[in-house]
Amino acid sequence: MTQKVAVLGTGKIGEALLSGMIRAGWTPADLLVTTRRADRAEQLRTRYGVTPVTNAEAAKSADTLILTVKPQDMGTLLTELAPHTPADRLVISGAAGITTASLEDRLSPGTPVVRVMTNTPALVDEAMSVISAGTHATPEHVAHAEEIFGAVGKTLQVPESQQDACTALSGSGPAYFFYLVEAMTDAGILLGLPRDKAHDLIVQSAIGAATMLRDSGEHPVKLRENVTSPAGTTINAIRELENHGVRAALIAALEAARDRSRELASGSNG
Ligand SMILES: NC(=O)C1=CN([C@@H]2O[C@H](COP(=O)(O)OP(=O)(O)OC[C@H]3O[C@@H](n4cnc5c(N)ncnc54)[C@H](O)[C@@H]3O)[C@@H](O)[C@H]2O)C=CC1
Ligand SMILES: O=C(O)[C@@H]1CCC=N1
Repeated sequence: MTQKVAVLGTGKIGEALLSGMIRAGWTPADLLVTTRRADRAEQLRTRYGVTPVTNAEAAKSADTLILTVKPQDMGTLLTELAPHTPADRLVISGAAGITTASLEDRLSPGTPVVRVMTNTPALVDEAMSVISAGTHATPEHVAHAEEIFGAVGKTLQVPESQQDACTALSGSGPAYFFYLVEAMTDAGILLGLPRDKAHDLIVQSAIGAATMLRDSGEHPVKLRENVTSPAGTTINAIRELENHGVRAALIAALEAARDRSRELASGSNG
């Protein structure tokens, strides 16, 4: 029997996932989407050949429901969804902070729920998605979530107690790298380089460094030491990074992101 998958709240993450699933071979006719705006629904139909439906229709006709609304919109979505969702649907939440227990409380007793934190490199099939099973999710349900998110990159199963930490590391992680590139490009401007050249130099250096981190099998400390010549340029830069507490700032930043993920569990708006 054909498995229908619905993406509910198809914004940036929902669309990244949907497009990746189609690239990986899912049939658009088996994919349903829900949106708040009709023009957005038509855009998705035109772009991908998927079928826009209401949240209630998605619950009735899809086997798997992937919830990709903002955490703050989850309550409203569940109010629309829950009365129409039979307990045999697999519900996958992609929202930061929202626990499987809170979703199970709002759905029919026994509904299998899986929590996933992915990231925006899903757009280029390089996502990191961490997956945790709720109380009623079987290994088959988790495998199905892995298959879906595996379409856009790597997957890793973690205990749900680690989800908020993973959200801080890999969910938000791409933003930290974009921020570093932005700051280093500004440094290039200060050093007198044109912005486009500075950008290209830093982006290619980032790609090279990321590829070495993934493929060389070397520890990051060793890779950094290999760049750092005695009485050379790099150690002068490293001394300034240490003087400015960049390592401590990163630790504090990720701790703050983890704490915010915990807060979102209670529906906090700000
Ligand atoms: N943006 C990111 O880097 C990441 C986001 N996430 C999580 O993914 C989720 C979505 O984030 P984005 O895609 O960035 O947000 P987004 O705002 O681009 O997408 C959410 C979409 O849901 C729609 N929506 C809201 N309520 C709805 C309802 N009741 N019915 C139908 N559609 C509804 C909105 O109109 C919007 O288009 C969030 O929960 C976030 O925590 C997870 C990993 C990374
Ligand atoms: O900033 C956020 O809340 C979302 C979750 C992880 C990345 N973006």
